[in-house]
Amino acid sequence: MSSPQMYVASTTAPVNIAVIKYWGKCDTKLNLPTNSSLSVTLSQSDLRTHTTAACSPTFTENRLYLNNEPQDVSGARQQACFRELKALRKKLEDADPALPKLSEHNVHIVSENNFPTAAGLASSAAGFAALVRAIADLYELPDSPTDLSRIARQGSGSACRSLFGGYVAWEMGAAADGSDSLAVQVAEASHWPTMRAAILVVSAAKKGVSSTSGMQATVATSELFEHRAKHVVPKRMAAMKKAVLERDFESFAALTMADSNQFHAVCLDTMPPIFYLNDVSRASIRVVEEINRVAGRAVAAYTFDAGPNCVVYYEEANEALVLGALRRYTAGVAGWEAQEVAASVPEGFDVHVGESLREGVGRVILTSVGGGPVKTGESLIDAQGLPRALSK
Ligand SMILES: Nc1ncnc2c1ncn2[C@@H]1O[C@H](COP(=O)(O)OP(=O)(O)OP(=O)(O)O)[C@@H](O)[C@H]1O
Ligand SMILES: C[C@@](O)(CCOP(=O)(O)OP(=O)(O)O)CC(=O)O
Repeated sequence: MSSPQMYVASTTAPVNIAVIKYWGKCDTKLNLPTNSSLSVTLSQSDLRTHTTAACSPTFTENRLYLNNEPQDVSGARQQACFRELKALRKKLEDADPALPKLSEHNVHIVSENNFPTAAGLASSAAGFAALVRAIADLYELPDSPTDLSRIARQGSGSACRSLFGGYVAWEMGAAADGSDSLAVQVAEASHWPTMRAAILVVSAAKKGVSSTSGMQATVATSELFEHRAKHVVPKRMAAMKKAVLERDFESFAALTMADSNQFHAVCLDTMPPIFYLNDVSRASIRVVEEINRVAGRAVAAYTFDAGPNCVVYYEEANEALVLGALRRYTAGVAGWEAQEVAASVPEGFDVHVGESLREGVGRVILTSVGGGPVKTGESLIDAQGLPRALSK
């Protein structure tokens, strides 16, 4: 139970995996990107952040506990989120003196990710989206997810897209103050209900080069990057929106794979080069290419963020072929338990292409496209404003 002076709100928020990648900033303080991007929000039944925000006049500082460990909140990213949300609350309080002065209190955040943090599974996206949504709910802000995306963006660029479900564009904008660099929904998850995603978790370890530092090294040193941002991505954004709206999987797949490959090409074109893909990632690419070859068309699409994990998008109708092939190489790993699909490939499938998958994949996550943040009554904070899990 919360003490009379404590206000509490809780939410869950999803991970998103981009199919047109954000890579590069023109303003590192405001997280303004050098190109627009587009992502797919994954179902919170499988991957989610759960965050509770609380405020009270008894709190002496802003605090954040992630998976029950206290975190440093003095960084510019967390500070920007706290400051901007408090400013919005202050506006409401100025307009309505009857409202409690929550903007004058410090905030405690308790958050749990049900998947590995900082391992290339977009924890910062789900994490900052949940933080912003939970505080916005705590403050009863009337602002839309697009309005809030301007704030989440300052926590982590990709987080702005996790305020929506389905298919989400982050429009880069042109204003120097970032006011038009925001997320908008392209389509709800229900628009394309047959879309699925399989994640081959190659490494759940912390990655070597963070997205934040990697992308700035690319901006500073890669010539290829400039071509990508100026000439390639704008056309791809338009084509990807069309593919999503028309549920055209072949175009969606071609664009997704080309964009992942180009993102990793600009990483390789960075000085010193950045290698996020490893032999296991490359074997996953070959297996997907082989699936598509035997199918005679693109029925599966791979994409990789700043790490070796492979995300494969496919449609439900092709589940037997796509998952059958992936399972053939990874049958013993966690994640297949609930799946009926047989570990088999059709005649003519060159099974040698994926041998390295056998050793390198530690877990599979089978999921689908899902909705945006969801309010929940399940609080992670105890009456003292500390993680409930620690007071048990
Ligand atoms: N639930 C959360 N609440 C608040 N902040 C979080 C949460 N989860 C992660 N973060 C922040 O995000 C950081 C991890 O971000 P990072 O970009 O390194 O990894 P990632 O998002 O898992 O990988 P990628 O962005 O490449 O997919 C954490 O160190 C923490 O600061
Ligand atoms: C490869 C990516 O996943 C990069 C994500 O970068 P972040 O959003 O983690 O970077 P910061 O804005 O510095 O926090 C591509 C994408 O999600 O679009």
